[in-house]
Amino acid sequence: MSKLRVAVVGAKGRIGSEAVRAVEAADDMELVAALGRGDRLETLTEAGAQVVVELTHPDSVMENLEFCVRNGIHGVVGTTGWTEDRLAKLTSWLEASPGTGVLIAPNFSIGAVLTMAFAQQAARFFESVEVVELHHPNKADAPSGTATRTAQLIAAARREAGCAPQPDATTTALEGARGADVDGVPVHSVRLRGLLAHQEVLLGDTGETLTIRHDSLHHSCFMPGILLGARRVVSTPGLTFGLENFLDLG
Ligand SMILES: NC(=O)C1=CN([C@@H]2O[C@H](COP(=O)(O)OP(=O)(O)OC[C@H]3O[C@@H](n4cnc5c(N)ncnc54)[C@H](O)[C@@H]3O)[C@@H](O)[C@H]2O)C=CC1
Ligand SMILES: O=C(O)C1=N[C@H](C(=O)O)C[C@H](O)C1
Repeated sequence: MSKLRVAVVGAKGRIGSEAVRAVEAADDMELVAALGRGDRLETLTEAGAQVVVELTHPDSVMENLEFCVRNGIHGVVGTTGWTEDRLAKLTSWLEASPGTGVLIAPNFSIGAVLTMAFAQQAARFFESVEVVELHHPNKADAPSGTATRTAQLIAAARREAGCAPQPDATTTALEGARGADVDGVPVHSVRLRGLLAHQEVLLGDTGETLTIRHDSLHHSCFMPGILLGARRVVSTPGLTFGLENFLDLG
């Protein structure tokens, strides 16, 4: 069977360099290109890439994806910074390129995907819920894509269950003290040397609290998700948001 022709864009970065190694080590894949900042996107078509793994920067991802989708190259995207406007633009490009698929995964690690699923499940049973994400200080965006997605899923579950707004008697606060408001869920961002990517979902009700915590300790934790995404996206046209769509979580 022929190997899947995969390229990595952002190949010299923290996660990109790990992805290059993972693709090279996969028996069913061939690394056909590894692009860094300033490299020509045409290299991707010239190399015959079927899938591009996009791990760059929120300022770069749209241009890279527009090129890929226009050329019928599937995308596996870990880069963060997704807004409704950006998603709408990507969807319109995909509509003009039938058969092309893009997976956007706010987090490729199975533990983080499960954290989101558990938080979504627990959200309606507790009066209060807040998210704390902790990352290395080189991270460009805050809150993290994972925390934003987690808060959105929590908010959707609470809306569906008819939960009341969270109690919060704060009337005086230093700006930022209560975190960012993502769909009514406070999200707090810590940037600390020594950390990689970590998240806690804190849930509380009368007389009890529940903490769901996940720690990414090495970039290798994202690799099985990236490889799975590359294998699945080639037969999944259109936009898929979240690796959970490619996992049988039950
Ligand atoms: N979804 C997930 O599971 C994960 C997502 N990420 C996200 O991936 C992105 C990259 O993260 P890191 O590797 O930590 O950042 P990084 O700064 O270490 O690496 C990014 C690399 O992309 C390059 N780059 C920027 N623009 C480019 C362009 N137009 N073409 C080619 N290369 C370009 C940079 O020069 C750099 O080498 C971030 O948005 C981060 O949040 C990171 C880890 C896991
Ligand atoms: O920048 C990172 O490092 C990470 N980014 C992603 C995010 O914003 O959620 C995934 C993971 O947290 C690592």
